[in-house]
Parts: sequence; C-alpha cells; structure tokens
Amino acid sequence: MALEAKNLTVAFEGNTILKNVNVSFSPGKRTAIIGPNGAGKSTLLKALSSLNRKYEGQVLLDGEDVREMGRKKLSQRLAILPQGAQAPADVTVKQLVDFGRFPYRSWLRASDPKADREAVEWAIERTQLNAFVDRPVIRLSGGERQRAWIAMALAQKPEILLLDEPTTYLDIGHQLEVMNIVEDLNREYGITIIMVLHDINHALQYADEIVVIKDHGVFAQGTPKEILTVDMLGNVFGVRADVFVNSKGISVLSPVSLVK
Ligand SMILES: Nc1ncnc2c1ncn2[C@@H]1O[C@H](COP(=O)(O)OP(=O)(O)OP(=O)(O)O)[C@@H](O)[C@H]1O
Repeated sequence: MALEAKNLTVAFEGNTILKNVNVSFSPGKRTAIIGPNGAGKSTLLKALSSLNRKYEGQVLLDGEDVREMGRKKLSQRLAILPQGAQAPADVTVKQLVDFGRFPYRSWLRASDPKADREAVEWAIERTQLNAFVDRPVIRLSGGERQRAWIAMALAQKPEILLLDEPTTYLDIGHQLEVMNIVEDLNREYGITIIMVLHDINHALQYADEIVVIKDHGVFAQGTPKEILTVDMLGNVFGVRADVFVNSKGISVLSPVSLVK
C-alpha cells in the first residue's frame, strides 16, 4: 500500500496545478517523477511529504490520511530533500545531520542519545561525510553539500525518501555519486525512493518505475522501458531523440532536435 494520493487537487491563487491526481508508489521501489518545467512535479512532492497540506483529496500512508497523523510521527517514516535547501551560515555538517533527529525529540519524552548518535553516525557514514563533520555546510562543494542534506534526511531513519531534483547544479561525476548513494539506500535498507528527475537517462538507469506529470495530472506510469520511449519524448517534451544501447546494456535516449 505505502504512499498514495487520491483525487489530489492543488491550486495556487486560483490556478489549478494538479487536478484529481490518483497515484500510488510501490513500497521498496525507486520511482522517478518526470515531466516538463512547471508541470507540477515539486507541487506533487510537497503534497506527498506534507510540506504543503493545502490540497483537496488525500495523501495516504499505509491507508492512513497523513493530515490526521502528527507531523513528528510522519517525519519518522518519511523524509524529504526539497529543491535548493539552504543552511544557516554557521551550521556544521554534524549539526545539520543532527537536525534530522528532531522528529524523535519532544518536551514530554527524553530523547534517546544512543539512538540519536547511532542514526547520525550511520547517516554520515552512508553519505561519506566523515571528513567534513565540523565544516560549516556553506563551505562545502555542491556535491558535498547535497550529500549533507541527504544525510540529514537519513538521520530521520525514514522508510520513504523523497528527493526533488537531487542532482541539480552537480557535475556529471557528482550526479552519479548522488544517484549511486540513493540506489544503495534503496537496495541495502529497502528505503522507498520517490525522486523528481530531469535527466531522462538517470531515470532510465536508476528508477524501477516512472511517473510522468503533464496536463495537471499523471500522463503515464510504468517501467522505464514502457514509458521512456522516443514517442514519449516527442509527446511530452517536444523533443526528437535517438536511442543508443550503452555498455551496461541500457537503452539511453539522446535528444537531437525539437519536434517541428
Ligand atoms: N507557492 C506557489 N504559489 C503560486 N504558484 C506556485 C507555487 N508553487 C508552485 N507554483 C506554480 O505551480 C506550477 C507548478 O510548479 P512546480 O514547481 O510544481 O513545477 P515543476 O514541475 O516542479 O517544475 P520545474 O521542473 O520547473 O521545477 C508553476 O506554474 C508554478 O509557478
């Protein structure tokens, strides 16, 4: 069952962005959400994660309406790395990752220092940030910084991790580094991944399922092979593409020109 949206409608200032969207995300899988600029991909992710709760319809986690769950309880199960997250100037990597333990602390209940420490150490280890723990986040390179934000989300020990364009501004090597971390988290710990991606070939290579957002809703959903075709790139992005088989045996798409 896991995470699903039912009749989800989101509007801003009278403009309907998503209309009656029904979509469910398979537990334990990696799903890529793709679609043109402005289609509503981030809007969907924000509603799914409760960053935005101003919507009609429902977001359900294992059948339970997330708006009826406490935010802390939800944050123990689901974490989001939003687009363009920024840390205050003096916050170190360790402090940032430690913020991820917030859902486990409260006025009423003493925190569990051992569980906190283990989760933070695990998150830092998994994102290979050991050498940077005392460095202010703003003094990291783009790739290191993105890993620090992923580590903060991991410290929440989520079952579901939502990522909004996690490779933006990264060079091709660091893009693959982030995608490999995400893939490992899914394979080793079974964390369900739901990620907005712009790179069609990352979606082909790293996703089990694809959701295409267009015209206020889900335009298509299926496996990368079913969805990421030359026809789809023409219909959805207005781009003509060629197909090549790479050395891993994956058919990749190379945009050639705009469809006239
Ligand atoms: N808080 C807001 N107030 C008003 N309009 C908004 C708000 N958030 C998003 N929008 C509008 O909703 C539409 C969808 O935005 P969204 O960021 O979800 O698109 P996207 O598919 O993620 O785009 P991109 O690929 O460019 O990141 C856009 O027209 C955007 O301007």
